[in-house]
Amino acid sequence: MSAQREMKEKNLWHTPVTIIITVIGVIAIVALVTVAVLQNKPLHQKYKYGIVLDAGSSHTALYIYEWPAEKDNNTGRVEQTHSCKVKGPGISSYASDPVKAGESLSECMQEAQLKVPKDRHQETPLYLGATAGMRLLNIENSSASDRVFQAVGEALQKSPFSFQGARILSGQEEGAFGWVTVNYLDDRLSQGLETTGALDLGGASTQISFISDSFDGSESPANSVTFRLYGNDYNLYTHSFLCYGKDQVLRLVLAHLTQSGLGNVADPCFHSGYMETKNYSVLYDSPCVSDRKPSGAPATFTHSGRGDFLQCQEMVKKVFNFTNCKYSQCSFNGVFQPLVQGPFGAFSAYYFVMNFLNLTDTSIPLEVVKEKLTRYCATPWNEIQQQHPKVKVKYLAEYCFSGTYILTLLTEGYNFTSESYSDIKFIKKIKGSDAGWTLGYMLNLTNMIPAEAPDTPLLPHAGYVSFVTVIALLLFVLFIVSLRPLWPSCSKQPQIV
Ligand SMILES: Nc1ccn([C@@H]2O[C@H](COP(=O)(O)OP(=O)(O)OP(=O)(O)O)[C@@H](O)[C@H]2O)c(=O)n1
Ligand SMILES: [Ca+2]
Repeated sequence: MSAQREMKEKNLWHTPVTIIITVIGVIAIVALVTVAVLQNKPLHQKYKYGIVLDAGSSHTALYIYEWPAEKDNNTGRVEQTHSCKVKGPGISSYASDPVKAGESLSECMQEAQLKVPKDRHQETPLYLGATAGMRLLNIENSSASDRVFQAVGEALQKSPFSFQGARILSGQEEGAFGWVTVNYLDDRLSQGLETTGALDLGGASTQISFISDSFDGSESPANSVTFRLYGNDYNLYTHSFLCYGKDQVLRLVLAHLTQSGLGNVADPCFHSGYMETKNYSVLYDSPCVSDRKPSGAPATFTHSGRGDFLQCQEMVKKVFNFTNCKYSQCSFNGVFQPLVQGPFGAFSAYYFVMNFLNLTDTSIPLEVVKEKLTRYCATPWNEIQQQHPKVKVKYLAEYCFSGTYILTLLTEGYNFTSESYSDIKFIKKIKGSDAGWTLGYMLNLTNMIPAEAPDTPLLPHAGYVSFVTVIALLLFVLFIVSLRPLWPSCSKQPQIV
C-alpha cells in the first residue's frame, strides 16, 4: 500500500504538467536574463570625428577629435586622437603669397585623411580658426587678410571633409573656449565642480579667463561671457591682450631699447655673448610697434645680450601701463580684472617656456624661481648653446626673455602673489588632449555640451543586469517553493500503523 502511495507521489512530482511548468519557468527566466543583457548592452562602439585647425600667429596645428557615435550631445568623452604641426610659419605670414598659405596645410590634411576612417570623411566637420596673427594682419591690411582666408578656404574645400569655414576668433572667444576645454577635459563641467581658470600665452596675444565670486559682469560687460552648461550657469571673466603674446612683447621691449641706442642694442633679456644683426623694418613690421619706429633709423642694428634678469624685468615692466584704471581694479592698460581666484591651468607658450626652464613646479617659492632664472639669464650664450645643442636657436635665444616676461605678466600684470602663484599649474595636455581653445570651439559648434544635465539611467548597465538576474533567480526560487505541495516529502500522508 505504502509502496503504491510512494509511486503515486513520485508520479505526482513527475507529472507532465509539473515538468512542463518547470521547463517553461526555466526557459522564461533564461530568456528574461538574456534579453536584459543583450537589449541594454552598449552597442558596438562607432566613432564620429571632428577636425580643427588652429591657425596661430607663429604656426598652424591640426587636431583630430573622436567621440562615440551614440553619445554626441551627451557627456560622452570627446578625445584628441591625433595632432599635426604644419611646417612653416602661421598663415598670416603668407600675406604676400596667400596661395602658399593654403598649400602649407596640405601635408597635415593628407595625414588627417589617413587617420579618420574613410567612411566617415564626408560627415566629419572641419573648422579653421585663426587667432592674433590674423587679427593683426586684418588691422594692418584687411584685404590681404581676406586673400589669405580665400586661399585657405579654397584649399580646405578640396578636402573630403565637411569644411565648415575659416574665420578669425575674437579674443573673447579664444579665452572662453580655452577655459571650456580645460574644464571639459577635467570633467569639471559635467560634474558641476569648482572650475579651473585658463591662462593662454601665444606669440601675438595672451588670454586670461576665470570664474570669480566677485564678478557678475556688470562692472565690465566686455569681459563677461555667460554659459549654461550641464544645468549650471557660469559667468566667466575673460580678457585677451592683443600684442601681449611673447613674440610681440619681445618687439615692444626691443622697440623701447632701440629708442635710446640706435644702431646698437644691449639687451638685458639675452645672454651675454649673444650678438645678431637685425633689421629695423622687420622689427617694426607689426601694428603693435609700427607707430614707434624711430625716424632716421639705420637699416640694421646689432642686437647683443647682457644677461641680467632684474634689468630685463625692468624693461618688460615698461610694456605695461598701470595708470588710468577707471574700474575698482585693473590688471594693466586700464583693463578691468577681479582678483585672481582658484586654480589655474597655464598652457601654450607658458608651458613651452617653463618646461624648458625646468620651472613647471609651482610649489617652488616665487623668490627661488626668480633666483633660478637670474642664474639662467646670466649664463653666457656659448654655454647655453653647448648645453642645448638640439634646441632651435631662435627658441633658445629667447627663453631668458620669455621666462622673465611670464613671471612679470603673472605677478605685475595679473597680480598673482607669492601665495597664489602656487595655484597655477603649467600644463600641455589633459588626459591626452592638448590644452587650448580648439576643443572648446568644436564642442560649441557641434552643440556637444548640453545646456541641461542629460538624464542618466537609474542604474548603470552592469547594475541593471545584476538586478534583473537576482530578481529572476528569486522568482525561480519562489516558483519552486510554490510547487512545495507537490514535493514527495510534503505530500506524504501521515502513516496509519
Ligand atoms: N618649443 C617651443 C615652441 C614654441 N615656442 C614659442 O611659443 C610661442 C608660440 O606659442 P603658441 O601658443 O604656439 O602661439 P600661436 O598660437 O602661434 O600664437 P597666437 O595664439 O598668439 O595666435 C612662440 O613665441 C614660439 O616661439 C617656444 O618657445 N618653444
Ligand atoms: Ca594660440
